[in-house]
Amino acid sequence: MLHVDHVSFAYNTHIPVLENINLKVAKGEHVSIIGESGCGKSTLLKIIYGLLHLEVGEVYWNDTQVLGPLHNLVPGETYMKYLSQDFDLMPYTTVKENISEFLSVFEPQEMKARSLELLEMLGMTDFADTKVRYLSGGQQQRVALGRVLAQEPEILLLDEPFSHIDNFRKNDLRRNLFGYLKRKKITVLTATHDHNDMLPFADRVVVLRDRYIIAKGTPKNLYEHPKDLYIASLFGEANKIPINIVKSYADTKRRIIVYAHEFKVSGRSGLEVVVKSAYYMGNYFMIVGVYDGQDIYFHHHTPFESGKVVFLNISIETINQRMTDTL
Ligand SMILES: Nc1ncnc2c1ncn2[C@@H]1O[C@H](COP(=O)(O)OP(=O)(O)OP(=O)(O)O)[C@@H](O)[C@H]1O
Repeated sequence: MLHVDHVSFAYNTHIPVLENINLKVAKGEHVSIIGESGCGKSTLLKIIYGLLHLEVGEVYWNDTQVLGPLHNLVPGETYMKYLSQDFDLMPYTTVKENISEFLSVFEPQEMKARSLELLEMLGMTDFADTKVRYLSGGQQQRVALGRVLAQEPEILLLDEPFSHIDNFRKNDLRRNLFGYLKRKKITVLTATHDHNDMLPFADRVVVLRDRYIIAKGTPKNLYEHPKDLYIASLFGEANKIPINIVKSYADTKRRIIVYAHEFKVSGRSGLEVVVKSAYYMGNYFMIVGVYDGQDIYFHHHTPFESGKVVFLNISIETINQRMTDTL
């Protein structure tokens, strides 16, 4: 079990970056840390790995305390690996050599089998004998993943692990990698701002905002019951509107979160918006309308002219689902 216990951190004394962070991650569990750029995701991973000195709070892996740079000349612990946004590769050697560097030469059959398994899982078999310096950024990122996995960590910290990988390969790699980590019971913490890294794969999600953890839960629970617009917006375009402007009989001014795809366009009644713009999204249009000076995002299968008045409705199921959520 990883235990982050009452951790607060500042790079310089004036600006706190993380405040009172508490987190427990069980062996084999996959936890995603999400939040907008600059909210402290990478800093938290660096603290867990022992790259930053902690004045306040402690980090434990089972009964072992993770000690920071003042105690460890070479940062990092053997049971833990951290894949940062900069890859630490050997450019003049091949992909296979980069991945095998940490495999035991005393067991050549095992070494060959492990490196083939990793190459295949990462979709890099065809590049096994290519020197790393000739690879694209996305290919290098996959080799970097292979290098950390070859070291068989008990816990793996991934910072935006697919940031350089094209969409064509991303989904395949996500499925392969997270499936592999689950089978091997490797504990994973992934910092990301892409909900596709998290919704299908994470066991739990931790939401960071302005240095605090503001929510924890399963991906399904956070998605279906976002308690504020910040959390909902991590999953896509969302709106916060008073219930009584869509259901005039509702005897409450309470506001609920509505995802853009949850609005239904209607001819006559509902939330009256004036269309501002429409964006082609492939299988739908993202329409931006205005209600009372506030931008409202909704989907429609055809675009609308700017200036057109349309009415939006929300199903009673969605209203009931969100009634108890919003702060
Ligand atoms: N070495 C540093 N010295 C001073 N401030 C830093 C340093 N590294 C990060 N920061 C600041 O700490 C805050 C958190 O940064 P961090 O990189 O942890 O955020 P993040 O959530 O990972 O962002 P991103 O998603 O853009 O990678 C930011 O305000 C950043 O400017």
